[in-house]
Amino acid sequence: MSVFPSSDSLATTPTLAVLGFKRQLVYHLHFWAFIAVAPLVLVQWRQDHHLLAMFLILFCANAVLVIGCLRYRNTYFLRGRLFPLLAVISAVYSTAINGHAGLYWSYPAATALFFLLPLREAIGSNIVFVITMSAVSFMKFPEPDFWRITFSLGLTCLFAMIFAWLVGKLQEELTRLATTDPLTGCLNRTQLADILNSQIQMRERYERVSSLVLLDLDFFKAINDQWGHLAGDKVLKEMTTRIRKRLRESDQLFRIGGEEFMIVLPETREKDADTLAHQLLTSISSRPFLNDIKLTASASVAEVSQGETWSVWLNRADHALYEAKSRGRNQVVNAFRSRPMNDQGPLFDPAPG
Ligand SMILES: Nc1nc2c(ncn2[C@@H]2O[C@H](COP(=O)(O)OP(=O)(O)OP(=O)(O)O)[C@@H](O)[C@H]2O)c(=O)[nH]1
Repeated sequence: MSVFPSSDSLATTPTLAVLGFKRQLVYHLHFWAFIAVAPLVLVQWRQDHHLLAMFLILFCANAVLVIGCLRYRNTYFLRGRLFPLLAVISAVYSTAINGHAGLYWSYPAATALFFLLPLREAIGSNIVFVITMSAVSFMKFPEPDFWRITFSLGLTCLFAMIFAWLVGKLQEELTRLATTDPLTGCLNRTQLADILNSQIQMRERYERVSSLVLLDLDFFKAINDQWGHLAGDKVLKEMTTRIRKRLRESDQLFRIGGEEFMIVLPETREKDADTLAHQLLTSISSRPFLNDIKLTASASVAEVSQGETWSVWLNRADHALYEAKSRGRNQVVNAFRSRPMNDQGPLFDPAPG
């Protein structure tokens, strides 16, 4: 059963799904660690191990805070750094004063580091942890035990590291598959709202203006009909390559429909976006695709206006693209800025781009 039903089981984007997975992991680790460690506070206190009991109380208090913040405020208390730190200190100290009874706790502690910390940090912390545990076991146990402890703990860390690394890679790969179009490698619609929203925030907070370009191939159906669907696919790939050649690294290219593309241009005014759109149309129409197929495209340009939502922004661009098609295709139309509700002025720049 999900701990955060509203945000996790109904995640609408891969990014939200990954965040939900991480929150569930952190929540369960802290919850079950609390259940396991809380009784030990009493045991250690009764055995007059007051310092260790204090560490364990801190550990439990941190677990309660993390669980509470995650559940009720949706924040990550101290980014989970205290759990590994206290777990490691408690395990080392407990081994030093309790011998084997403390040593057993070092194995779950070492594993937890890989689930709570970024991989590099977890590797670094575990190296320090294994070395410290080895030093303590060297002083505390006979030599054969020292070797057994060092190797078994090292192996546990290695297995946990491999697992965490592979889960991270799998996560990246699944996110990539879920957010990109397999034919062209462009972003698909899943990230569209997030990326447009981030540009809107840049406009609202820092007055940094972004623009978007919509680009749609003209009469693409005829290409499929005449040359076949496979050739159509190759045209779409080549088209993507041609577009990419003209983009900056920070620009983002989406395929939002069969033969419709969207380019988000951060920190770009409408004038510059318009120049780019014209260059793109030229690069499409000036050279045949697959050596034989002549094509043109229509495009629209829209600079983000103050106070508008991403869907209004995109809608303006969409209307302008429709206008470019109805004016005869192979041209760029600039969408006018958002108007106040009672303004009945035109949606498009009356002069074709
Ligand atoms: N080869 C190929 N064709 C696709 C793909 N996705 C959509 N299409 C085709 O793209 C064509 C789009 O046709 P329309 O929407 O009529 O647009 P159009 O023919 O380009 O006409 P205008 O946009 O009005 O200029 C359809 O024939 C779709 O089958 C794809 O992934 N590969």
